[in-house]
Amino acid sequence: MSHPTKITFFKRFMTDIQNGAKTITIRDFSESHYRVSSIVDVYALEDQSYIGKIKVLAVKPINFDELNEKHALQENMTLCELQSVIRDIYPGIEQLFVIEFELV
Ligand SMILES: CC(=O)Nc1cc[nH]c(=O)n1
Repeated sequence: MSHPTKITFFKRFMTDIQNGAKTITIRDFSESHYRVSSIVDVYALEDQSYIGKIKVLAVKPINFDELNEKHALQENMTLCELQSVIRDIYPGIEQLFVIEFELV
């Protein structure tokens, strides 16, 4: 399987990505196939505007109920906010993946 070279984020997350406050994204299986060390183009989901590039540092499986304060900090959210955001985006999905990244 080829590895994706594009990722989309909601516009509401862009400031945190661009200022380095958000350093992970939590995705479902369908969006988990990023290769570690790859450079990925970032677009806004709503209008596909180009935002910049990130480097994928790690991709690790996680269950929803394993999300913790460290993940919340890496998302620049409270744990309660993070759980709510993930439940909204991926309702009923327990198997998730933490994609760690840095801006390049
Ligand atoms: C577009 C989209 O799904 N964006 C997401 C999903 C989960 N986490 C995140 O940071 N961004």
